[in-house]
Amino acid sequence: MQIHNLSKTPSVLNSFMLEIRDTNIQKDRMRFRRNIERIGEVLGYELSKSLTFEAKTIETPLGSSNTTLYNEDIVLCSILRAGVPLHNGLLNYFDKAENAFISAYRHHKHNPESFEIIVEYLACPSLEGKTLILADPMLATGQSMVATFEALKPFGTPKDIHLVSVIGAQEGVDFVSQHFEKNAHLWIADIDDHLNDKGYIIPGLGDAGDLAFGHKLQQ
Ligand SMILES: O=P(O)(O)OC[C@H]1O[C@H](OP(=O)(O)OP(=O)(O)O)[C@H](O)[C@@H]1O
Ligand SMILES: O=c1cc[nH]c(=O)[nH]1
Ligand SMILES: [Mg+2]
Repeated sequence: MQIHNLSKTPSVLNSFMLEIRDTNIQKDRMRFRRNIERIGEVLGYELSKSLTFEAKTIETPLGSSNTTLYNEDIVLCSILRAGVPLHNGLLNYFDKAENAFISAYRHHKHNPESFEIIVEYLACPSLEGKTLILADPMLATGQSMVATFEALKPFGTPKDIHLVSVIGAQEGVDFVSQHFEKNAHLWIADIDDHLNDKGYIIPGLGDAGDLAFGHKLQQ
């Protein structure tokens, strides 16, 4: 897997990252969602540079101009629920993308330290020969990304796969690297040190789904 860690190149992205991590700024839920969306826009822009392009001529009122446009059919798939603002950011730039949604959540069966990933809702177009962008802001153990990808397999074989995430733990990055093909890409805004015993990224930002949409009761 090709890993593109955008924190290696300082940019305006650092400001958005600071705000989503900051305990005080996080209290503004709307700002949190919008920052995740802005990060999705930046990650989408970076990802777009790796797509294949073809020549295109446009007629302006005064002449013709040549450019190149990407020629891939994109399916944008996000993992509910924290994936929603990241999805919106990506969709702001890939405006013709088809869309897929899948639910994956951590089910704490026996105690807070152990969980399994439950995939329930899935709405997806054909993926055959298309470019799949799989988005989830938090890549902690990496189990949600892998479970999601497995659940998408009956929908066809994508030509290319791009994972998009905001914060990953090194452990989760290593886990997805083992499960995805070498030519798959991971676009990520930062990679943190480790996971705590509840599977949260340290330092991370806390619970992205709760910060975006409010606390949920455990099932
Ligand atoms: O890499 P993993 O260890 O699988 O963890 C990451 C998952 O955890 C979060 O979802 P969560 O279960 O909190 O659901 P939510 O979006 O409803 O909050 C996050 O959005 C990922 O989907
Ligand atoms: O740190 C983490 C890990 C999983 N999900 C989150 O929202 N945050
Ligand atoms: Mg959550």
